[in-house]
Amino acid sequence: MEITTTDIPEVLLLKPVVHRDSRGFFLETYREEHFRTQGIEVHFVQDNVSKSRRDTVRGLHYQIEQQQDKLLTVMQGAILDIAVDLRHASPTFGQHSAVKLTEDNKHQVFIPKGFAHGFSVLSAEALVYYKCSAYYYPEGERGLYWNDPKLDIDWQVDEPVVSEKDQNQPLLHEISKEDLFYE
Ligand SMILES: Cc1cn([C@H]2C[C@H](O)[C@@H](COP(=O)(O)OP(=O)(O)O[C@H]3O[C@@H](C)C(=O)[C@@H](O)[C@H]3O)O2)c(=O)[nH]c1=O
Repeated sequence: MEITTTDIPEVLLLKPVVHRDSRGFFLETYREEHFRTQGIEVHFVQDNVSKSRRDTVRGLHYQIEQQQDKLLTVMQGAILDIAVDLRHASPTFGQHSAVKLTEDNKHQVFIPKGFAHGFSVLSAEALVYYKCSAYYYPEGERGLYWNDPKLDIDWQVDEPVVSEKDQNQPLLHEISKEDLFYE
């Protein structure tokens, strides 16, 4: 397992060892000690799967109160994964990481608490599997408008497919102080 940083030092890119043989391949999608050796204490409690068609943009989402670390794996297709830093005192506040995760490269991304997360779909369909360190908590669910020009994110999609909820999320400067992260 190779672990490197992205444009945001706390958002990690993971490259699992892929064991290939005549049957196909095998890889470990999660191994706790890999995080512990990075000094990260994480305990995942919920796993999610979503399937989306080309040009879908999901996000940007985060939870307050029950904050979530996330570990993403793409099982089929290809996505561009985005994490926006919402930690008020961070030198990279408002900046984002952008990582391509595909069924071919088998890379994963770890997004810690303090980030809004989203992804766009670059293939005909994408099946995304991710682990979360806190349960889904709708009352604490918050969003950031995916296409806020201030974020300057190139989602690499032509005709974005976006949920009604995500079309109505606030711009970064509209987010109240209570809905940002402080540590
Ligand atoms: C996220 C979530 C949704 N749901 C329900 C609520 C709703 O009826 C339906 C679809 O929810 P959404 O439209 O919010 O799904 P989606 O847009 O895929 O939401 C996800 O987006 C990505 C980018 C993330 O980072 C995730 O944490 C999550 O927020 O599923 C759950 O039951 N549990 C969950 O954990």
